[in-house]
Amino acid sequence: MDNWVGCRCIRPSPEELESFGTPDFTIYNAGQFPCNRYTHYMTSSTSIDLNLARREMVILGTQYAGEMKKGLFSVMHYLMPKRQILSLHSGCNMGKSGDVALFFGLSGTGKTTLSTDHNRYLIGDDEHCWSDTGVSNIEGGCYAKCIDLSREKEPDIWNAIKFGTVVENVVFDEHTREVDYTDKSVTENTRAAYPIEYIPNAKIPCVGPHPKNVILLACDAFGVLPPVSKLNLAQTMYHFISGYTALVAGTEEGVKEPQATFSACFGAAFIMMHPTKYAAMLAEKMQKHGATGWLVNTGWSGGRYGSGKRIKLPYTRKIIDAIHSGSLLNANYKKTKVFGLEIPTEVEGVPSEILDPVNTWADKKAYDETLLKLGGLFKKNFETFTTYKIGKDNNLTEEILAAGPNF
Ligand SMILES: Nc1ncnc2c1ncn2[C@@H]1O[C@H](COP(=O)(O)OP(=O)(O)O)[C@@H](O)[C@H]1O
Ligand SMILES: C=C(OP(=O)(O)O)C(=O)O
Repeated sequence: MDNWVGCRCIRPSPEELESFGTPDFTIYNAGQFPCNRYTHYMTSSTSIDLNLARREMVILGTQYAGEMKKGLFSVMHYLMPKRQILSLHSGCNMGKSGDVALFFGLSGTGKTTLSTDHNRYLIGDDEHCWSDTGVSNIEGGCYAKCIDLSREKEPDIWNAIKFGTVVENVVFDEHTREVDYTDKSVTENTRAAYPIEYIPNAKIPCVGPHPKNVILLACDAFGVLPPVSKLNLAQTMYHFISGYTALVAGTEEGVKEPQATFSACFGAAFIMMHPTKYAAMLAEKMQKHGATGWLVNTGWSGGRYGSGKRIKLPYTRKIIDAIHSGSLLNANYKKTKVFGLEIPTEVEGVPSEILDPVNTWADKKAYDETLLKLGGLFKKNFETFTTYKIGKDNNLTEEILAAGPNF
């Protein structure tokens, strides 16, 4: 546990430790000890309890190390907006010319994978802040999924797994100590926690200028969202507030089949205020600094889960490259039905026919039905936000609502 925290947190220098003083926050991790689920409001034997006044967190009934960093992430979602700083559940990297990209997304959608890019500087894979001066990482390490990890597809993550990295839930040969990354017998959610400097092109300290691109990642198991769409500001807010993905078996216990899930601001579990507060801050910052929003589907193509296949990682990487380089901004676009998304007709290195999902489905009727089904789920999910007024009048709320599916 101690080593895990050492891998993940920003490590103070020996000089800083000399005058460290009193910690700002204390975590009591008693993960082996279950909480009493007969306590009022307790629905399971696991609890993460926060006391903001005492600056304490107590973890009971779970030995998943990620709870420590995600618990403090909730604290940041309370403290930062009070200082006009936006906390982000996103990965972040920077190109050689200083262009910063944010990668929002729920667990398993590709934040770690796509922010770890050999041609760019890694600022962080999961938790950031966006202030008046730019972006900064909250953490000092990464937490990569290592199920089916391969040296060829993800060389930087592969090479980061060395002495000092904590691998969790993996199965390895006791004699050779070689890990079998294909083994799911403990869980699919196998992990490697390593200090960020284990990635060769990490940007230390992990800070950067204002983002140029804001990429919203969704792993769509329905297979109807396009691999990439350019979003206007209202659409960015709509999809940010919706926080859609399809949970793939992995991080969350008991999830064996993918299912649609909506998590406001791509982090409902962490936000402490109304989602529109974070969305309005994001929109304001994007507008002020001229950032473009994108929706990238890292999920299924050619059919829904079961009949189609997950979009190939090299194609997603090509799409992301075209966003970073700016070439996608100048592509030709067409509008999709139902979601009204602007999709490019060509992306270098990606077969053009996959850019519009309808082309990849053999059964067009099934495609239309699935598209409407997902559109309906988005609409239903958004009902809870329609009554909330942002600003003095209702204009912004209406504009965001109009940016959702229309049928
Ligand atoms: N097209 C794709 N884009 C991104 N990730 C993909 C793709 N296809 C498969 N994957 C896999 O999905 C997982 C994404 O997980 P990860 O990057 O850790 O997500 P997050 O950091 O958002 O939790 C990785 O195991 C990655 O190899
Ligand atoms: C650490 C986590 O984040 P992610 O799965 O996005 O890496 C987590 O969800 O526990």
